[in-house]
Amino acid sequence: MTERLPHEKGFHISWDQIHRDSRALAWRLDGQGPDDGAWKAIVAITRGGMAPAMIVARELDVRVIDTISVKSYDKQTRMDAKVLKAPDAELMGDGTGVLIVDDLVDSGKTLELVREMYPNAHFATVYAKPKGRPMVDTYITEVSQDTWIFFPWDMALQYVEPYRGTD
Ligand SMILES: O=P(O)(O)OC[C@H]1O[C@H](OP(=O)(O)OP(=O)(O)O)[C@H](O)[C@@H]1O
Ligand code: HPA
Ligand SMILES: [Mg+2]
Repeated sequence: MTERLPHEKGFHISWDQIHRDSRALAWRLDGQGPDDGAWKAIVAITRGGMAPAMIVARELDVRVIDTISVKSYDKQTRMDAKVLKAPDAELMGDGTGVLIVDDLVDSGKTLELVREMYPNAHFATVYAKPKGRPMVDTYITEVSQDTWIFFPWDMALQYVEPYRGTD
């Protein structure tokens, strides 16, 4: 459903916008890895991090990709964050050289959990809300805490009534 209470505002992101913003994130991360600027792998926090991670990986020419599956929300209700699937332990180590990508940071609980597991990884999100900002190393756009971000994979084009309505 598209209900957004208790969030005051909705920020609706198109595919074009997430593509542009994910590219901007990639460009900001370019050359920032510890090994001559290179990143050894990208880990997407599923599911929301997968689209941005793919775009970042393409821009930065990273071919080693893994996933960590964290479930934190049921619809718009926060639960305790839980790791459902971890990435390859040998690849990860303590996270050095690994870029961990998610679509957004909200309360920061998801990243806090993943940071505990990989303290030396670099954490990047496309969008950030103020509460979660300390958990993220690099992000592109900040929105207010009372904004709910609607991603294109959760939306569809649909008819809307004209502003003045019809009889
Ligand atoms: O900073 P937090 O308050 O922890 O919230 C941010 C996380 O919540 C959402 O994922 P969700 O758990 O809803 O799963 P999904 O990516 O599969 O939609 C979002 O994609 C982030 O991963
Ligand atoms: O604002 C949001 N939008 C989509 N998913 C989310 N998960 C936590 N916060 C959000
Ligand atoms: Mg997620």
